[in-house]
Amino acid sequence: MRDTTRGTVRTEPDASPASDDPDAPAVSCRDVVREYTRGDGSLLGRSDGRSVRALDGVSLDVHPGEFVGVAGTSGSGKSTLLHLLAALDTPDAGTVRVAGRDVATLSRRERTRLRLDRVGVVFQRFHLLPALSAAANVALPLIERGVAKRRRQERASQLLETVGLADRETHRPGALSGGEQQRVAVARALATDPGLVVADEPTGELDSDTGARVIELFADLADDRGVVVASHDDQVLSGADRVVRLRDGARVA
Ligand SMILES: Nc1ncnc2c1ncn2[C@@H]1O[C@H](COP(=O)(O)OP(=O)(O)OP(=O)(O)O)[C@@H](O)[C@H]1O
Repeated sequence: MRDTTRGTVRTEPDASPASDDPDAPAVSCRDVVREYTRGDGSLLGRSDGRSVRALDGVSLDVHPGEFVGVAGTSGSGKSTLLHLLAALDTPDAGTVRVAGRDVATLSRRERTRLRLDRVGVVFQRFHLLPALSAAANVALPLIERGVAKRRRQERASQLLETVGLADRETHRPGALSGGEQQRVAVARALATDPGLVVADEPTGELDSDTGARVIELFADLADDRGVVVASHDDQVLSGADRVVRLRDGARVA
């Protein structure tokens, strides 16, 4: 399964060039702070009695080839950190650089583009579109990127084969098991060949054998890209090259 997903979908000038340094991290965050207003989820940007400091000065680099686990009890800040690493959100203080670019300096549109080009995201509940086949779900990010239909189909087939679902291309998510749906979600996250894959509790809905296979898949993906997986599950974390531990929004390991 190694080395089958890199390389071939760039079809237009890249709006978000990576750092020239081959040793540059896929993602880097420094002294990152993120606060929420309790109840409405909006950004507060100051610390008073009603705010929650979900992250409090977290630093982390993830290099291509690394599989990093993020551990911590419920509410410790794992999802908040992953949203920042995936450029889905911006910090209130500190910096997050994805492929060398400081996400806070980008417009919303540039940030979306950076994410599309550089980051694959996998969620606990798969987030597949129920009316579309597995192959069409995998190809979705390529539509946003303007890739031609035939090329999208080839890429989706190649990726479904990579995740062991070559015979499920035409199935809709409802006709797939949880583990198969999660592998479709992984294939979709790889569609644009991102240098970083971020997954939040990707095995949370799966039985332990299926979860173990999905984690092996993430370990394979980390051959040549950065992979960050948040989980409560020790079995998941034992598959990682190293584990970052959060407690009350701070990094304790
Ligand atoms: N949208 C929001 N609005 C207000 N508070 C939030 C919001 N999202 C997260 N929080 C708070 O920020 C803190 C960190 O939450 P986060 O979801 O990052 O933790 P987590 O470690 O991922 O938890 P879990 O393992 O339960 O998913 C918690 O105290 C949580 O209540």
